[in-house]
Amino acid sequence: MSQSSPVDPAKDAAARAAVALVQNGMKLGLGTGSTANIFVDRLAERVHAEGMDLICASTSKATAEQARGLGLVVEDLNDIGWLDLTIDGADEVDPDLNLIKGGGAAHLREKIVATASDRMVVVADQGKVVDRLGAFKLPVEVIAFGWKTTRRQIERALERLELADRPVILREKDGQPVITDEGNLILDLDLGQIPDAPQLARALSAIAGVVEHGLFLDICNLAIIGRADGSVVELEREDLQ
Ligand SMILES: O=C(CO)[C@H](O)[C@H](O)COP(=O)(O)O
Repeated sequence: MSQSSPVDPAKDAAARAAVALVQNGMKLGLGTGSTANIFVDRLAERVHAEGMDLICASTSKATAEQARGLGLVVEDLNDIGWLDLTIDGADEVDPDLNLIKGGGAAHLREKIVATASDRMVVVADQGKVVDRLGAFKLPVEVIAFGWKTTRRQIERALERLELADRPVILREKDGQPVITDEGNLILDLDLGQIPDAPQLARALSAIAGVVEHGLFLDICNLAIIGRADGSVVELEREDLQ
């Protein structure tokens, strides 16, 4: 086990339910964050108990290290090519299974891995379910070169979308900018609410210097939501159309 503190029962319930979706021989994407970490722990337990044969691609250096430490096979996505299934956490999940991700500064690799998969399944606790995205600050990964100019361009785009004066904050840890696995910076957009997520996604993607934003739209197929009593609720895209 990689956790030294008690495991959150809601996250654990979601992680256990997701492990049941894994089949022998799969090529599997591994997410990043505390819920994804619990999933990796539970996955390793099953792999060893049943002698399963899996190949994993990781969305972060941290998860790759965890998975390898537990004896899972982790290879470069370039060598694997395409994945059967990716299991990852989320910061927000809306009723259409659109997501905000990137609280762990890994959404660039997470989006590459998720969109290189037949299915993306989110594991999360009930607190991540929202009616509308935006209370969680939207992470945007930007190139370090000229990042203040990029921030200004983001602010201008927000003004055009009638989201003027929303703070755009350089993410820091211990007084230093957070550097992603790809060597970039994170700007967190404190929007409060996102009226039109596809419109915002298009506007952010059009800005030079923006590498990737944390809006995952029409990517997630299933969300497994864990509750504190150990039960889970499954939200499927088909159910919502
Ligand atoms: O997007 C992510 C990392 O970039 C995580 O999946 C997200 O932050 C959820 O993390 P946790 O399970 O710890 O709440």
